[in-house]
Amino acid sequence: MNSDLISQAMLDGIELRRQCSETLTEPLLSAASIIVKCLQGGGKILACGNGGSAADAQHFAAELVNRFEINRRGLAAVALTHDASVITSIANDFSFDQIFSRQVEALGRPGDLLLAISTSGASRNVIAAVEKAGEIGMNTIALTGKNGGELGQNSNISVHLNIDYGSTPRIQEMHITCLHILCSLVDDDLFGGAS
Ligand SMILES: O=C(CO)[C@@H](O)[C@H](O)[C@H](O)[C@H](O)COP(=O)(O)O
Ligand SMILES: [Zn+2]
Repeated sequence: MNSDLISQAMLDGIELRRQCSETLTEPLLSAASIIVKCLQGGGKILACGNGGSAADAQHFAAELVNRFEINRRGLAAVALTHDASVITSIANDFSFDQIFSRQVEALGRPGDLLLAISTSGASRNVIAAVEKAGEIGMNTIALTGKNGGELGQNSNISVHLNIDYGSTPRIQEMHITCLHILCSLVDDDLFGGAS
């Protein structure tokens, strides 16, 4: 077993966190502000992504619907990643590229917010969801990595949180850190206490 892999993952993570602490403050504040506005206006958050990012979408929705660090009323959020019947029927009858966009079409309303997560910024189903959200009049927050990919260029994106780094797992670790920070900021703004 190569123990260098352990120290490398830890140290790379520390260095990436240090870089992000310098670059992500403004986009994190903007993203939190859009989330708060959406929720205060009676809107909801729809979250999507593939693989580890699907887990991140669900993790974030659970923290809003149930709780993060304080007990408060539930906040409206739905992950588009967990209904096997919905996802398999859309993929089977239409295409895998439409598994999120079809759900955005069905559930999204003007004033709602899409959280689109892709480490490569290249996932067609996530890009299609952002396009559909734009058609409906929803804002989108994008979490990407690497150079942001095609997703990062999409004109429907209101706030872009990019982790400018090559390794997918390290990007995902920063994404979940960003999502936890967003939960803190939202709870603090809406309920006056992040801890
Ligand atoms: O968790 C990991 C790798 O750390 C994988 O499951 C990863 O999420 C999957 O390969 C995804 O399909 C990648 O999609 P994306 O982040 O490029 O949109
Ligand atoms: Zn992963």
